Amino acid sequence: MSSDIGLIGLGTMGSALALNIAEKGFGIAVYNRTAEVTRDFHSEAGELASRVTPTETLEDFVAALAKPRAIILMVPAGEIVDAQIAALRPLLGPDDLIIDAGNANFHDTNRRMREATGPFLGIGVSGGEEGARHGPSIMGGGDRAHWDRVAHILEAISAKYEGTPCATWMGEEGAGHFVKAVHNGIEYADMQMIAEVYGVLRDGMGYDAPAVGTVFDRWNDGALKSYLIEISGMVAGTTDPATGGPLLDVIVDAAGQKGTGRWTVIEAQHLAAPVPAIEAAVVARNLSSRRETRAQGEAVFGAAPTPMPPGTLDEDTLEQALICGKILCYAQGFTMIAAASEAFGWALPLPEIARVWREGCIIRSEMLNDMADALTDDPARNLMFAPYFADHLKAGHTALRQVVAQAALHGIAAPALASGLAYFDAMRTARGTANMIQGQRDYFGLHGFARLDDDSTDQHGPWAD
Ligand SMILES: NC(=O)C1=CN([C@@H]2O[C@H](COP(=O)(O)OP(=O)(O)OC[C@H]3O[C@@H](n4cnc5c(N)ncnc54)[C@H](OP(=O)(O)O)[C@@H]3O)[C@@H](O)[C@H]2O)C=CC1
Ligand SMILES: O=C(CO)[C@H](O)[C@H](O)COP(=O)(O)O
Repeated sequence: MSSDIGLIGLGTMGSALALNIAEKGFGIAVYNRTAEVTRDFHSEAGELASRVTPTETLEDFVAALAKPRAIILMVPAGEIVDAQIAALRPLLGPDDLIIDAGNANFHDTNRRMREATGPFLGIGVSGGEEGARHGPSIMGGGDRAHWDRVAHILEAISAKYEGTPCATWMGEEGAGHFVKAVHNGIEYADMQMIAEVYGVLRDGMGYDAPAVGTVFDRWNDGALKSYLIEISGMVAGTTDPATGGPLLDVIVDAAGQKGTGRWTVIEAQHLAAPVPAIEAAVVARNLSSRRETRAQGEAVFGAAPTPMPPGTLDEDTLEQALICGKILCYAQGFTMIAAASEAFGWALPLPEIARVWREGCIIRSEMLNDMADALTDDPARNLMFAPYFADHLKAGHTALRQVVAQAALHGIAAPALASGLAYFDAMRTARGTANMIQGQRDYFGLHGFARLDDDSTDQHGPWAD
């Protein structure tokens, strides 16, 4: 019998997604560049193997699919996707649908849609291996009619929040991959802020890794309840089988990255959308990889972190600071999505985006449900101004200020928290300091400025004479 859907790329995500699809009752044909991987996958599929059709040539793969065909690509982003599409298209009929489910740059997805000689969707899938296997969050983009053809499968395999599928069509073109990139940008900032608080606990307050784990575990019962806090607690609490000490203490402090955070920041700059916490997180990852330079710096200037006198900060202050930092980074991410929606004419559904992020994805958290409510009330309002989050910020910004100030005083780098605080302060300063910049620009370049008493932009200072 022909399979309902096909999947190419049985790596970490593809194999988990294929099993998820089979488990939900769909027949799936699979193909992988390395045939041995396909054979192993099928032989290890257990009772799901009967719904999986393993194939070893693209021709057999295509022939195994019910028409019109739907094929998921789960291969590394970039040229590999283009090559896979080029190999596949000549074997397909005009109505056959290709779905790129990897972390593509949305500009590539836009281009692929323009160039496509048949139906094409770009969907963002989040949740890592576990999410792919048991329910990811799915952000779709492309022609709505193409999404509707496979929505029943994607909704069935997606995570559910109180029964509601976390799978939604976000808009035309590369809208799904754009939303996934911003998701990852927020993920970077959220992770960075947690790492910075870990730094304060470790270097400022002298906590060992298991004690840090206990703090995160406790916070996971409160407003910070989230997958990232949960796994941070588990990571901090894990013992290294080789040394018997904390595993965290032997992990190299250089963060990897595959590019989605960087794409978010580059796009934010194009859109002139302020996302300083995400930018700080990407910069921190770049800087973390320069281990030799940091070691040289420590040799020249002495080690930066110095312990804080007892009582300088407490766990509750850190928790409040992290709550505020998190709100501010999500506020930035959502305002960037709103800016893109307008710039690209996409009508991105902001409340729906918060809803599909409530379960399945890496940034899933309790707070996203409140964000969905706030964005439903007013999608155009910056989240930090929504009463629920404004109350959190009013109650907690002093704590954020204390943490950032004490971190700075004790040489502990906390760039994402600091940039979150600067964003908060800038966003509540009605009379800022850009009047000086406008004066400077006019002085050296006659660029003109608006006056408070006359808003035409072609005013000049007396230096113009
Ligand atoms: N890992 C994660 O947590 C997440 C990953 N993603 C995205 O999903 C996609 C897949 O990631 P992941 O599963 O982690 O990657 P893996 O490295 O685990 O798997 C890559 C897959 O692509 C195949 N492949 C690699 N190169 C080629 C090629 N040149 N031609 C054909 N097939 C090739 C591999 O086949 P072979 O066995 O022959 O090497 C393998 O099946 C990426 O875009 C990634 O960014 C999205 C969300 C989460
Ligand atoms: O998309 C993901 C999670 O949502 C992937 O795990 C991605 O690889 C994470 O990004 P990076 O590797 O740059 O940390």
